[in-house]
Amino acid sequence: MRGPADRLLVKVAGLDRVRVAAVVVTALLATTAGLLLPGALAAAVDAVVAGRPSAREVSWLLLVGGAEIAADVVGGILTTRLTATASAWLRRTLSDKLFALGTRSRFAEGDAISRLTGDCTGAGGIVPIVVQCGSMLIISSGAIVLLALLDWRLALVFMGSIPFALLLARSHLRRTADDVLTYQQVSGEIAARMVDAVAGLRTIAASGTADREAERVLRPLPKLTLAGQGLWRTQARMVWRAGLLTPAVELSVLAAAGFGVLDGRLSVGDVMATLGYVALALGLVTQIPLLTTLSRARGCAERLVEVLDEPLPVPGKLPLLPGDGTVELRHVGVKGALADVDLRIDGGTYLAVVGRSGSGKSALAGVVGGLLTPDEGQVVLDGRPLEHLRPEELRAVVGYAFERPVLLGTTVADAVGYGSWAGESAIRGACRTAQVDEVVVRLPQGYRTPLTETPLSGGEAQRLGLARAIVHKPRVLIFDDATASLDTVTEAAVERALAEALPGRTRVVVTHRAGTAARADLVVWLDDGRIRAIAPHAALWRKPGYRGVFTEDGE
Ligand SMILES: Nc1ncnc2c1ncn2[C@@H]1O[C@H](COP(=O)(O)OP(=O)(O)OP(=O)(O)O)[C@@H](O)[C@H]1O
Repeated sequence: MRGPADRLLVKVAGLDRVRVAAVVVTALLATTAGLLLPGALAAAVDAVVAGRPSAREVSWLLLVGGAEIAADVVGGILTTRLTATASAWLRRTLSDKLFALGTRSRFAEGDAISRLTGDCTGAGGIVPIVVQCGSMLIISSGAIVLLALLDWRLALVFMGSIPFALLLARSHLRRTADDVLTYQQVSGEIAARMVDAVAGLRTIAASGTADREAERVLRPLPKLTLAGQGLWRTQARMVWRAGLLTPAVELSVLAAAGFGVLDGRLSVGDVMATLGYVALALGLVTQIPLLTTLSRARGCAERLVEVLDEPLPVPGKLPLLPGDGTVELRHVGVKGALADVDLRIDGGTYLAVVGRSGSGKSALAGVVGGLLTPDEGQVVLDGRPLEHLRPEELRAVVGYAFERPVLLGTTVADAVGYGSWAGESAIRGACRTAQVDEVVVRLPQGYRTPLTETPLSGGEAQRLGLARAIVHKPRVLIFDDATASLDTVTEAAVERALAEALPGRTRVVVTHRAGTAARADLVVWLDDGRIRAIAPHAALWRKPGYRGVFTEDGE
């Protein structure tokens, strides 16, 4: 065993030992029948040539042939099931890891999708590939032994080809390994670009840049072509070299068999058997492309290991302490976004976060609820550092809503209750608070309307996102520009309903609107990742720089 990719493949192979054993048994059966077939054929031919055809030889031939076919069919069904089970397990493991990495993931969406699809299937097929390689080895060596039993001279002549076959296999494998990996990597890159393009379809249509976009998506294509051509060239080289070697070996062994017939050591049937054994033994050469499949499975496993080996922070183990949702940020820093942020948000405070675009508001919203782990400093919720808290408890007491919420689930009710196990009445209550119940009940199937059949405006989607954030009645609510698409009247109505439905909750609201900041108890004014001031809006409004955040007044 050489590395983590091999260890993963071994683990995959051990997932369903019973079925793996069944695959090995059927492969052995097929292999044995395959090895017996030339002998059975020879016996039948000899009996016919001798003019004494008997039912025994014919029945034996039929039995061996039938057993090989049956073992192949059963083996085919078993290996398909095995590959499907292994691929499903890999997909589940990989998606669990990608979800656990969450916002820390360095894998672009399309790249992650290509690993979840192609690479999981590639690595999931490892058992059939190894079994096939094993069968090929057994058949080849078995055929050489049977040749030797017929006449040791035949085996000796055949073995003269083995060094050439090994050289062929080595050079094939060496040449394909790099190309296979490059091919998989570039496919992932193209998939990533394609996913971006699909996400930006409206922008592309509006800018009339379809051609340029197609060019951008396909830019890595030459690399893919090179890798693909490399694989084909190696394959072609293998085919013509094998094409030279195979008949040369067949002719040499047949010539040796011919001398055997002349000397009276071999019968006509033996010559037929020789032909059969040579064909089986030459599997060593003709099945060399199997090594490409094996190398591809290893390449796939390597790409999966890249994701699975990504370090995850150790999850906290402590329970949440009772509290009112007080959050403290102590010397918090996020590289490139926030520097030395010291802030105490008392439980029940409505805090607005304002600042120019890029000043670090979303980063601050991210660290307050543990969505973003700071590079420096600490965030403490009700006396307990976030990193010590059990993740599920943290998620249960913090509710996030975003400017562009992605609604997940099948129906509207699923989307609102997502991750909270909320019942129907809680979902409806949250939607009323978020001022979206009227919109939902007008849909063809109300809360059961599939999301795919629910065309939503930006403001409606935002209100469903707000409902999702509050449905589990969290201690701390974090709205990152989550009402930006609402008109100011609806926004104020949401705020009033929220204060009534969830009184005393800590609220951290990122906003670009002076009116929203004015309704907050306190405003944090961010400038270039640092806190410039903390005070009520009315007090800050006297400063021209603060007014400049909302208006065109300069400092
Ligand atoms: N997770 C992160 N890690 C490191 N840097 C980040 C992270 N998130 C954002 N940044 C960077 O921090 C800076 C502030 O980004 P942020 O999204 O917090 O700004 P913002 O004030 O919310 O802007 P806007 O009002 O335009 O939404 C940006 O330069 C951004 O690239």
